[in-house]
Amino acid sequence: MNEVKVAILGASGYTGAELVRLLARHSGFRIQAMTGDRKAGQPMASVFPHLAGLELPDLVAIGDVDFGAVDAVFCCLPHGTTQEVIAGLPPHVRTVDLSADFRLTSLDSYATWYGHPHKAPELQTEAVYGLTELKRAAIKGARLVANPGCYPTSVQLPLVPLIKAGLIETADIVIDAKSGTSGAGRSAKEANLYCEVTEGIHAYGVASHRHAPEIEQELAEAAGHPVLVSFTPHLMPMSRGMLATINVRLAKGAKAADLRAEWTKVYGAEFFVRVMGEGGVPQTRHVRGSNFCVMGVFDDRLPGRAIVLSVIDNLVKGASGQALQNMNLMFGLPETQGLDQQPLFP
Ligand SMILES: NC(=O)C1=CN([C@@H]2O[C@H](COP(=O)(O)OP(=O)(O)OC[C@H]3O[C@@H](n4cnc5c(N)ncnc54)[C@H](OP(=O)(O)O)[C@@H]3O)[C@@H](O)[C@H]2O)C=CC1
Ligand SMILES: CC(=O)N[C@@H](CCC(=O)OP(=O)(O)O)C(=O)O
Repeated sequence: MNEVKVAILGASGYTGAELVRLLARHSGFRIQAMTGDRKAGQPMASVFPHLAGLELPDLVAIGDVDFGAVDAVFCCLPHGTTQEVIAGLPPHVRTVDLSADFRLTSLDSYATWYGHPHKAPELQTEAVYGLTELKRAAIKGARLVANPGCYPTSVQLPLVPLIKAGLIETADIVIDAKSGTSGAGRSAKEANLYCEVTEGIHAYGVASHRHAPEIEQELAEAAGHPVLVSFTPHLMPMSRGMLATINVRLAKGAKAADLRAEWTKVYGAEFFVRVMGEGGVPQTRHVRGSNFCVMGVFDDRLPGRAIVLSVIDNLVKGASGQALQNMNLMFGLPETQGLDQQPLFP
């Protein structure tokens, strides 16, 4: 098969740069164009010196990309700026959008959580939610994949199989999640300054984070009825990594061992999902720089409850790695291509 020609929109941001790093060892895709906004006109190596030595096109503005010459687009733009850009692409181009713009299937819900009406509603109906392990068949044939958010990925991978199997109650799901600061992107924001983040930890978006409806949408699909969750994200003084600690009420008679057995049944053949044995505590450093999701579960001391733990790297399985996994699927390439490296430890 010929190389698939791709454009990376927003290549001067964290997820765009992470895609370039992953694609550097991928023989199936060729980077044809890369865009920046403030950084348009610059060589990639001057924006990201860690990527020096790679043969890459210089960053250009989106308006200067010849989309007729590309087969696929990774869209790494801020949410809210993506809909009109993707709507303007020629019909032959297949896209994985890393932003939140096409994730919510309800346009009303989108308008409520993102503060404006959807700008490409016809495309929203076409978009496929791209949690690879759980939506593989639909992703293969999709023209537009909405890559899941990092928090939703870390929560849905462990919970969806448990809900489908009726092993946990859907009325009482409490999620405490923690993210590295790269989750907030590279552009300067006061809240992400070193002094605001280092030597401390804080919750944000308490009872109001826009990933709650995304999590609920997919859990509801698994349950077959509406689901509400309690979701509290936290910002951690680390550059990358994400831990979700999820407290659940077990279905009558179920034990942590049953949850673990269900994961093993569902994910046993999955390359990127690892289930820890009894007593195993997933840590962010078990997945750093990799596309893995590692999960574990404990019986709580409170009767009838369990504590589910799940870790991913927010920039890899939570963003660029899963985007590449999806693009591999869409173009009939091995799903693990470019993604089979082990985590960086410590
Ligand atoms: N970081 C993460 O862990 C995750 C991020 N995401 C999502 O992926 C997307 C990208 O995130 P991330 O890489 O972290 O973001 P960054 O802020 O690091 O990068 C944003 C990119 O978009 C460009 N850009 C910004 N505004 C515009 C505009 N108006 N028009 C054209 N280009 C623009 C920037 O260009 P320049 O810098 O040159 O101005 C940069 O290349 C976001 O939607 C984010 O929510 C999803 C999951 C996880
Ligand atoms: C630490 C941090 O700020 N994280 C981001 C989530 C990153 C992500 O997945 O964002 P999208 O839904 O936009 O893709 C946040 O809380 O908004």
